[in-house]
Amino acid sequence: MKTTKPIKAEKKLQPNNTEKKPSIQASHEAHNDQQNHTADTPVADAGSVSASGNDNRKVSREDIELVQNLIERCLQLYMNKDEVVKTLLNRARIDPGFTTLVWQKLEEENADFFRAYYIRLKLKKQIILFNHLLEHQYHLMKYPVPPKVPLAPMQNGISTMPVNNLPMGYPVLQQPSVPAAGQPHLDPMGMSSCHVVNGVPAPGNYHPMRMNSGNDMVIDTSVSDVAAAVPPGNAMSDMAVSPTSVASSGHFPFTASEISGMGVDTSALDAAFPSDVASSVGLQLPPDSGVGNSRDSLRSLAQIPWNFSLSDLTADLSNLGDLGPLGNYPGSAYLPSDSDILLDSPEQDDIGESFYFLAHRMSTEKRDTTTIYASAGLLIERRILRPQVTKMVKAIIAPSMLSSDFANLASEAERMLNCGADWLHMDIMLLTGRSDVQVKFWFHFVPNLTLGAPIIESLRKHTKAYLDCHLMVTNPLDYVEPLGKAGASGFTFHVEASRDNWQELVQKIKSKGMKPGVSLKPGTPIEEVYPLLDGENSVELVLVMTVEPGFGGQKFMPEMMDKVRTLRKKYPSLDIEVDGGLGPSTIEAATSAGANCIVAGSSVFGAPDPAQVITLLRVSVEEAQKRS
Ligand SMILES: O=C(CO)[C@H](O)[C@H](O)COP(=O)(O)O
Repeated sequence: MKTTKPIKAEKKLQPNNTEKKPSIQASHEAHNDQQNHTADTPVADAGSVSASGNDNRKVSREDIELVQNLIERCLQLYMNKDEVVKTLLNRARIDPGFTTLVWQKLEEENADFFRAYYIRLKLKKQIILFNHLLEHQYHLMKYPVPPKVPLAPMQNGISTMPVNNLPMGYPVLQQPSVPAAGQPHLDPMGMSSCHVVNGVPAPGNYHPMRMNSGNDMVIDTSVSDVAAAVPPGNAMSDMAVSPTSVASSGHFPFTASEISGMGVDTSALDAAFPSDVASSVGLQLPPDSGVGNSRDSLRSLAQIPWNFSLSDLTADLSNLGDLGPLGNYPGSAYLPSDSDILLDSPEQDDIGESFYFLAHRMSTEKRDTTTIYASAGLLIERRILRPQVTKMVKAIIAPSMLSSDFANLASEAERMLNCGADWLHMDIMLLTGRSDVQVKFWFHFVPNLTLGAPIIESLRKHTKAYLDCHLMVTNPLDYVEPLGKAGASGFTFHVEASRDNWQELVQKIKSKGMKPGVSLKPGTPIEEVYPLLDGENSVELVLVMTVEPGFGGQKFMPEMMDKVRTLRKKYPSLDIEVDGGLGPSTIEAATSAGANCIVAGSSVFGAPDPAQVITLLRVSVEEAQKRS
């Protein structure tokens, strides 16, 4: 944002002034001053006012409070002092010297908090390093000779060439392909294993695991996809929480006791990881957590309360009598708006923008600081969380094989994958026999018959693709075992057909290594699926039918979008699939309501260029996500 002319905020209050609530008075003055500007005095734009006042203004308690609050926000992101100083300079134009002094004062007043905080920072760094080493080691073992081949184009985790062709240093797959149940991952190098790590099969007994450092998605961009790379359903993925949620829950994803319980030998890390976090900020760590003694430091971490939160940071600097050098800080807390020493930190744009916004509002508006802080804080959290949400719910385009040439299923599947399909949607419509009644009844969930486990099994021999099976049967439980064996990847049953046994069903589906999903017919209210999403044994996908199930080529029902909207609002990271009548003319309605998995049959198979339609559907999901 550009400043036209700095507004003169005459702040008479000195930090040593003992008057109560001086910041509000200063704020009023600044506000009134703004109002007095006339047309011949260009008013600075919304984002630049606070930062531009470097006209011999002395620091006020309000400034201190502002910087303290900004530092607290940074602490929630597990930034170290240098990062905090840079962020505040870069985005709120706070003088580094001033930030440093506030930090020091906070540290003095909150020694216990900072002691625990620095240890967490150190642990964070160790975890990041550990993950890097592990990943490197894995690649060394998996790809001993780096072949000179170009990088394969990625299609949401599905590589179009064998994984052993990937050169060294190939990034971990962004979205892991879920292993098909009972489907051994045959490796062209001769290794066979069902164990899949980061979307690729792990050889032999080697089981790399990932630790989550809690904030790698935001701060350390080099490992920004760590959370996304953890396979769905993996216990680790549950720990891939946002930095803000880490902070607000007050629980670091990996506690010391959890780490020591893993039998991790940290001695190797000691050499590689200097204890620079604490030393860079001048902290005297207790002897058992000093340099070169990570094992001990991890042990000692067990004694540290891990549930500390920012509420432990109790010092209210603006009410402290003795501010020391902070109180006599010469000049303004802010740098001039045209200062050219601003650092570039593009990866933190979102955070920074919010800080800037926060800084501006807190020092210019005539509002209670806490309220402003709280609302601006929300803004920060939303900005940080949003990319994470879009990361979790990727666009998934699943051509419905119901519209394919069944006589050439394997080649049709291949054709769709080559056109950019992420999943293959398999509509399973069967008669279900009931033998628990005297006369054997045959039940029909939909008035059509399609394919069953034997065909899935045959197709599995030709493709590694994710087979998204939609069970339109009256007794889905009967099909878990056979479909699991056949190599289905996802198992989506109908809520109407499983009211009595969905818990058993979900458990069984998971035990067979498939992703459980629930579908509902147009006439079924969305509330019916909530219990399946809220409990412990929850489904991982909801398929909202946008036609009456049974046949392809029907007309899309836009009124179903209310269901999608409601679901998306309630479950931001849920895979929400829509099926029926989706194509270029209807996709917008579905994606703007929040659908991210798109099943499309006739619009894709009937198109002269299916790849173009698939791309169009994908772009629509992505654009809608950007807009939301
Ligand atoms: O589940 C289905 C029918 O029950 C189909 O997957 C669905 O109708 C897709 O076909 P189209 O895109 O042609 O409507």
